[in-house]
Formats: sequence, C-alpha cells, structure tokens
Amino acid sequence: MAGQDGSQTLAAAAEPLFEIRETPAGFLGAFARVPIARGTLVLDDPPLFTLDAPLQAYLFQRAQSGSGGGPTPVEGEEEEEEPPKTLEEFLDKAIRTMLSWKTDEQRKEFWDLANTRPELPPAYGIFATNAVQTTGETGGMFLLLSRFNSSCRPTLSRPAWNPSTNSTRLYALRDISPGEELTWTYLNVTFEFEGVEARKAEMLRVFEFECCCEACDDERLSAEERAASEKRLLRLRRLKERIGWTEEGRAAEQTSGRTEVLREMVELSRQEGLWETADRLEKAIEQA
Ligand SMILES: C[S@@+](CC[C@H](N)C(=O)[O-])C[C@H]1O[C@@H](n2cnc3c(N)ncnc32)[C@H](O)[C@@H]1O
Repeated sequence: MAGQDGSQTLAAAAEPLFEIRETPAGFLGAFARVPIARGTLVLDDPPLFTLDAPLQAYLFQRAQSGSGGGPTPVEGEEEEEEPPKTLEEFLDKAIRTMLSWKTDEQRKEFWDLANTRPELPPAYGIFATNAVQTTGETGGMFLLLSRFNSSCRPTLSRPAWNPSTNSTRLYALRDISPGEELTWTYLNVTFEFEGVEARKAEMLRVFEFECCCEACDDERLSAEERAASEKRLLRLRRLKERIGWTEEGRAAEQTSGRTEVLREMVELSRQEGLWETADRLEKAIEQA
C-alpha cells in the first residue's frame, strides 16, 4: 500500500522495519519485514490531527445555546449548512474541517482507514475506531499507528506520546522475527480478568470487537495451551492481590516472601508473553 510502510517512519533505517498487509483475519495489520531487536524504536508517528474532547464539547454547548461555536462569520461567508444537532455531528464537522487543511494523499489515507462504528457520522466513526490518546483527554489521529492491531500478547509497547517530537512511539518489547505481526495491547491490564473469556468480554465492551489475537482465538490456541494460559493468568492475579499494588499494599511491600512472589510473577508473565509486565515487575524487584 503506497505510503504505508516503515520507511516513512524511520527514514534512518537501512530497510523499512515493517509493512502493512492483510492479516489471516482479513483486515490490515503491521508485520516485521526484518529482524527487530528488543528495545528498537519501531514507530514514531506524528498525528494527522488531534481532537480535544472537553474543548469540543464546550464549543458544541456554546453553539447549542446560541452563543456561537466559533468566530462570527464575515459578510457573504455565513454558514449555509444546517448546524450540527448532536455532539457526534459537531465532532464530525470539526474533523472534516481539519481534513480540509491536509493534502489529498493524507485525506485519502484517512478515508481508507477502518471504521467499525457505522452508527456514527463517518469521519467521527473513523476517529472513534482508530484514535489514540496523546495527552489528557486529547485524541490523536495517526495514519500509521491506526494500522497496528491489538494483542493480549503484544510484541510492542503501548503508544507513548513524546511532547518534544510531537509524535507517538512504539518500541519492540522483545526480539521480533520477520513475518511476525507488530501489535500493542489496547487493554493495559491483560491479567486483571478471571480468565480469557472475561478479557474478551471486556475487549468487546470497551472496543466493540471480538479479540482474535493469538492469546484469545481458539483456532490459534490448542485446548492445552488455553488451559495453561488460563492457569497462569489466574495465578498472576492471585499473586498480585497477595502483595497488593495500592498505597496500602506498598506499606506491606517489605513483607517476607514479596521478592519471591515478584520473581514468580516475572516468570509467569514471560511464559504468558506479557513482556512489558515482566519488565515492570523486574524493576519492582530491583527497587525493593
Ligand atoms: C486501529 S484499527 C487496527 C487496524 C485495522 N485492523 C485495519 O484494518 O485498518 C482497530 C480495528 O482493528 C480490528 N482489530 C484490532 N485488533 C484486533 C484484534 N486483536 N482482534 C480483532 N480485531 C482487531 C478491530 O476491528 C478494531 O476496531
């Protein structure tokens, strides 16, 4: 797909790190083209535009109350269109305005993105399907990041907004082989659930899709692997409860056996493919 490979993102790399192509599930995703070492900056993507939700809600309210949603139009440039009746229509219009400032190619790439929210006005539907938080309640629309799928065993870190480069970044959590899918976890709490079904239900509730990643899809996971995964997740959850992560729990951090519990959690996280969790737990051991 034109303009949708890693060469755009990391111009310094000798070869593009990834390509965008169809996944076995039939939608698009990002795949490693070359071996990628753990810790590599895989994506550094500036937003096409951002949308500040509270500001937009405020402007919509102002427009509704008749105090105007923007500057007073000059003679001959009054709005001819019907004013938006709902916040969704208002946001859709704001997005279309921002798109009008972009190039034809950028607009095309935006309109080609996935839209799993057909109940919404179309530009806002694309935004709702793909946007990722930058800071506070601001959502960023990223043309490349939007092609990266979710996995409950992600190969990449969660998007980190970098205010100095005005871009969001993804790093490799482990060594990645050519052909492997590059994913991050849309849900940040992969072992907070009473098993895989509860996690899938939460994905459906929050993101409105049935997760078919390698950790969730029964077609990609044997019954034994699934049972082992369930067992690990449950054990992780129990151990986490035992040592506690609240301020209260921290007070009890030095209780005997805590380091052993953390070590067991690191091992279980690695076996489960939760590399970021394993790293965080290792840091906690170092700091103890
Ligand atoms: C940000 S887009 C990712 C790229 C998208 N697959 C595409 O074709 O452009 C998010 C959408 O991709 C799909 N998706 C991402 N991760 C998924 C997963 N683990 N299981 C099922 N669908 C997923 C969902 O439809 C979701 O709304």
